[in-house]
Amino acid sequence: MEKISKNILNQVITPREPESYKGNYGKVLIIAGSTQFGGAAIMCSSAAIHSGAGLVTVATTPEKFTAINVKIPEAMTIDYHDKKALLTAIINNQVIAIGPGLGTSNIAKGLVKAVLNNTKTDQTVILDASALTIIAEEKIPLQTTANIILTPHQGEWQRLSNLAITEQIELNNQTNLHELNPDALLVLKKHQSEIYYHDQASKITVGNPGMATGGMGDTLTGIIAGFVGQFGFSLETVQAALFLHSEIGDKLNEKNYVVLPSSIIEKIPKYMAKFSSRDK
Ligand SMILES: NC(=O)C1=CN([C@@H]2O[C@H](COP(=O)(O)OP(=O)(O)OC[C@H]3O[C@@H](n4cnc5c(N)ncnc54)[C@H](OP(=O)(O)O)[C@@H]3O)[C@@H](O)[C@H]2O)[C@@H](O)CC1
Ligand SMILES: Nc1ncnc2c1ncn2[C@@H]1O[C@H](COP(=O)(O)OP(=O)(O)O)[C@@H](O)[C@H]1O
Ligand SMILES: [Mg+2]
Repeated sequence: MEKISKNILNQVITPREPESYKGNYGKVLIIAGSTQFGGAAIMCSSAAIHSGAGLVTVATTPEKFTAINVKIPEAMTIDYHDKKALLTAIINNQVIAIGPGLGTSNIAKGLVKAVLNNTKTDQTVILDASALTIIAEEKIPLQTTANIILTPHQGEWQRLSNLAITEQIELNNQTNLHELNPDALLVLKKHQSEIYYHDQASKITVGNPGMATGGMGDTLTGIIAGFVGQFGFSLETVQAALFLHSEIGDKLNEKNYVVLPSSIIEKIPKYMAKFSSRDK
């Protein structure tokens, strides 16, 4: 399997054009959070904003609005119980990430269906965490014509693919992904996470067990959303997002026994500046 090299960061992260504005860097909708899991919505949206997404809206439960507004004033909020506002947001955003901290309530199930039924070819849908559990449990087909990115950990991939963790080898992962949707991109999260897209398989060799902290995947989802919003959907864009997350994780782990998702988020803009410079 191909190893993703650090070069991917220089390749994907380009300097910004002076004549540009927030609308050029992606409108991202993050449908996340619930009574139990407010932090997931915060980490995911904060990661998207720190990764450079131009405009981020969080669709969540109103009880979390204040926490989000205080922690990330750059993010806008909408109530995901408000069907009309939600549909408008689904239609108006180029990138939609759904799942972190969403839980598996009937409301959450309706949200997943709303996204899959109302997105189109020029959009990207990132399905993570609870959204993946819902799709597996409810056997919801991945029928949208939008670009699809699935970001399961091994337990979520087991639910989706019916592959036990020991059976999650390249050929099986490839076959099962194509059965779910032949054009979907899979980020299989583990030590040395893997990416599958069409007939290509690649993996990172950065990342460390200090990163085994709740919220680390929610953070990755936000980085992927921010990158796709700015740099467009492609295998390389997702490879760069995955690499950056673990590259920062490794740097922090040199001096920190555990690596907090929030510490990674804080470092993203500095690292992006480093890799975007023209004289790399
Ligand atoms: N602060 C917040 O708001 C946070 C909110 N969060 C939100 O919580 C929701 C539930 O998500 P979740 O991932 O925590 O639980 P779930 O979907 O039940 O999966 C776990 C099952 O899979 C298995 N498993 C096997 N391999 C595995 C692997 N490599 N990595 C992980 N698990 C692995 C595992 O096996 P076990 O540990 O039992 O051996 C267990 O059976 C979701 O919405 C998420 O966004 C979290 O992000 C935390 C911070
Ligand atoms: N031992 C490890 N080595 C490298 N990366 C790890 C390790 N443990 C966890 N990670 C990374 O942390 C993230 C965990 O994702 P996930 O389980 O979805 O977290 P959460 O749902 O709590 O946000 C993934 O990106 C995974 O690759
Ligand atoms: Mg997760």
